[in-house]
Amino acid sequence: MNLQVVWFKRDLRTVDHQALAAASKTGPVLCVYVVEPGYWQLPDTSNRQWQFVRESLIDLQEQLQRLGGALWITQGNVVETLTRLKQRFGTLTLHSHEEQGNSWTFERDKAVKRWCHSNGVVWHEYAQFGVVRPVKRREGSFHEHWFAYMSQPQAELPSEIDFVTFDEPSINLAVDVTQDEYPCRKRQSGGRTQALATLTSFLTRRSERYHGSISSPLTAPTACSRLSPYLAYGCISLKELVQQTDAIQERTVNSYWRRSLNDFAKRLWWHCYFTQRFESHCYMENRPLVPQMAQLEPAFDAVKFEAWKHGRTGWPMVDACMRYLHHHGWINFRMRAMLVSAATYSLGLPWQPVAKWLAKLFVDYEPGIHYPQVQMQSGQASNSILRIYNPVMQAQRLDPDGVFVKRWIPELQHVEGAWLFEPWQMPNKLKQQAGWNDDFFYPEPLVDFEQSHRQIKAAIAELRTRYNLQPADRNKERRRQFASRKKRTTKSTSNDNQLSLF
Ligand SMILES: Cc1cc2nc3c(=O)[nH]c(=O)nc-3n(C[C@H](O)[C@H](O)[C@H](O)COP(=O)(O)OP(=O)(O)OC[C@H]3O[C@@H](n4cnc5c(N)ncnc54)[C@H](O)[C@@H]3O)c2cc1C
Repeated sequence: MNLQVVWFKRDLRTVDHQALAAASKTGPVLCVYVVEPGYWQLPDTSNRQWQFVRESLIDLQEQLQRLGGALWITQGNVVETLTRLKQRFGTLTLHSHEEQGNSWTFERDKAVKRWCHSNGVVWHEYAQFGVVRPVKRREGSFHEHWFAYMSQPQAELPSEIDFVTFDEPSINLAVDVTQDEYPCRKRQSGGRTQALATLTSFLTRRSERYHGSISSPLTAPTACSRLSPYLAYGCISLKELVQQTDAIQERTVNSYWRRSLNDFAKRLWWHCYFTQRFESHCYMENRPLVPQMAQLEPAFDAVKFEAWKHGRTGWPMVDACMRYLHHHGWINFRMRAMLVSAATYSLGLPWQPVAKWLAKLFVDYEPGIHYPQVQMQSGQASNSILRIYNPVMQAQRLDPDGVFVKRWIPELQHVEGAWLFEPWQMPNKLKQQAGWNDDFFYPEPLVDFEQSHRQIKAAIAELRTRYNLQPADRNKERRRQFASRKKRTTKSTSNDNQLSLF
């Protein structure tokens, strides 16, 4: 028997699952998930992510049971697991989706490839995003490839699948004894059932307000789709989402709502745009895309890092966002960017530990988006205009009445009016009235915002002049690429330099 092993990774669903569809059309199928302790101990992974995956696996078991199959969940090393399967079943073919993971999973995949090679096992890897590996294989631009991929039909399963079971017992996920150092009380629940409920509420109701409501931390939690963790662990496929969004957009008459759906669809394109960048430059996890930026790498300051990590920088908007993130495992794009800006430009911290810490707190941690974004928001990725966020102005614009800040910083509960934006300026009398004492108070900012920005801007300008690094407007390029989607069937004649970087 040639056993078709479907190795589930960040693709915890049965619908539009290319690997499962191809395997089940070929022969008897064994579905496997390997819980890898080495992965879950990395500085960019966390218990909150594991809990989400655990719930998604329970849901996947139910999906497979409905098809007459089962998911065998084991713990350990993937190569050792495959070795056991080969000893037990003889001939194997391995099927999985491609993964744009961190360096640990990249090395793990290389070990699996070596094992397959030396054991005569064929490993089929299927794309699950509009990303090409290696990029040399791609015909036409990234843009053309993306639209062609997203308009293909979804992977269909045959009506009957010959499922095989393995005699080793599966791990029981219903009982979980893991401890969380940083509990995430309002984490989104994992699993496809939840993914579909979130998708329905977004496309039928919440998406109307997407345009114009995704920047403020007050409105973003309901105006954003909140689909990111479901995409990160593949509870829903990106193709399903793109196709459903397109269908709803076509039926929507309300022009404001259509505009919102168009803004949302752009983000789905960005998902792959950034992931493709990471696929081609996976060293971005550790090294800057603009190599000269390494020369400006600041010394690590443990006191500032700890203050930023736990929401005690003295800038209310930054601290409120960090505390919110601890509690929810999610925050909106603008506030993620502000957190990176505060840590790297304002506090002068190196971007790598900042990236790892945020990755750990994000339930939706997706290396292909995360590292390119952190690099972009800290000036490492391109020579574009520096995006330095002023936390006082962000608070004035996005939380003018201090509702968000007061909710997340109890120390500011009794601070009123404009003092909420700069509480360190309050006279002592007002500090006492706010209930502050030696044990209960809100700290002053660790650095002078204006001064640290003057320094970092001057240092970057000097570096750019020294190496003749020309600014590039990536945003303009991204907008142009997406806006020309209607030309997707015609061959692009435009200058595609930006995307041919991949
Ligand atoms: C420093 C930083 C780190 C980030 N790290 C991650 C991460 O680890 N995982 C992650 O999924 N997103 C990350 N993002 C992108 C973005 O903030 C999140 O995708 C978004 O906030 C998730 O919420 P949502 O699903 O409700 O978003 P929506 O606005 O509803 O967007 C829908 C989907 O589009 C994609 N998307 C949205 N914005 C972007 C973007 N700017 N770039 C690329 N794709 C995008 C995501 O897949 C998202 O789920 C990061 C952004 C920054 C600034």
